[in-house]
Amino acid sequence: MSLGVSGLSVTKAQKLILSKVSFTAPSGQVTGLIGPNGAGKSTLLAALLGLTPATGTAHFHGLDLPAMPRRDRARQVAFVEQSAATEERLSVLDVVALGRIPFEAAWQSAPSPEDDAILAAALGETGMTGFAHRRFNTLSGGEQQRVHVARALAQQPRLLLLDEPTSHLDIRAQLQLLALLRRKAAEGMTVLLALHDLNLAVRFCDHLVVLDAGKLAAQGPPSAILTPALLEAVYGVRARLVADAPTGQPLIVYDDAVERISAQIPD
Ligand SMILES: Nc1ncnc2c1ncn2[C@@H]1O[C@H](COP(=O)(O)OP(=O)(O)OP(=O)(O)O)[C@@H](O)[C@H]1O
Repeated sequence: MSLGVSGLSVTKAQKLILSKVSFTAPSGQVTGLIGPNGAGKSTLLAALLGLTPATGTAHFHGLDLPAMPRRDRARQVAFVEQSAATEERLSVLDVVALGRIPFEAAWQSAPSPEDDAILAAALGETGMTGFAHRRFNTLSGGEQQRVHVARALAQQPRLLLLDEPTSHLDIRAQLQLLALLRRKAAEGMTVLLALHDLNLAVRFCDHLVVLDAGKLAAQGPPSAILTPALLEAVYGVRARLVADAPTGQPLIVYDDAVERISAQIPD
């Protein structure tokens, strides 16, 4: 069962931010949501979660996601926000334990042994075990980002949405996170993440959804859709998708001369 989005539109301050966007994020795959700054990626993720008013539909496993009661939706979908405010005095373990709240019984005051095992696994998968008892607000930006991923994993979602989860991560941590998302997808989780780095997108995503100025520009397997014409039309850069000679790995090569890019910078 995939995530199916149909005719999704969002208007803010009388401006059409998303215009009839329709796409599919296949089940058990990693789908990358790409597009330039302001294309509408964060707005789209918020609309899927009912966090911003929208028209159109978003169905997952037959569930009308935006319309679901919040607690019910949180048992299906976890969201890693671009920058999430978190209570300053919480420990890392407390923050990750927030992921179990949708599953707690009303009378439950502490995590169950099963919850403890889930929290330990989420910390382990994100490399944050050694930070469990640190105060969250003493962590670096990249460490905080990994804790937010751990909280989302503790939710054991069937659908995982992430908004630029690699933005604060060093290159090794970026590769580790994307490898982790691939493992989760292989286990059956449907993953949709907004990304800027096209090289990470082509290497780790099975499927891409390209937004441009609030509209769907393309969707499909990276190698099929990331043509020079699309990259020029959407990003205004000259770029090609090539296969790295020794490994065959897909790579985006940017051909623009520095002079041409400089000439495009607005005054
Ligand atoms: N409250 C608002 N009023 C008017 N315009 C808004 C409002 N909120 C967002 N926008 C505009 O909607 C557009 C889409 O924003 P959004 O944050 O979804 O883009 P994005 O693709 O996630 O961008 P980025 O890659 O820079 O994070 C932007 O042009 C933004 O300025």
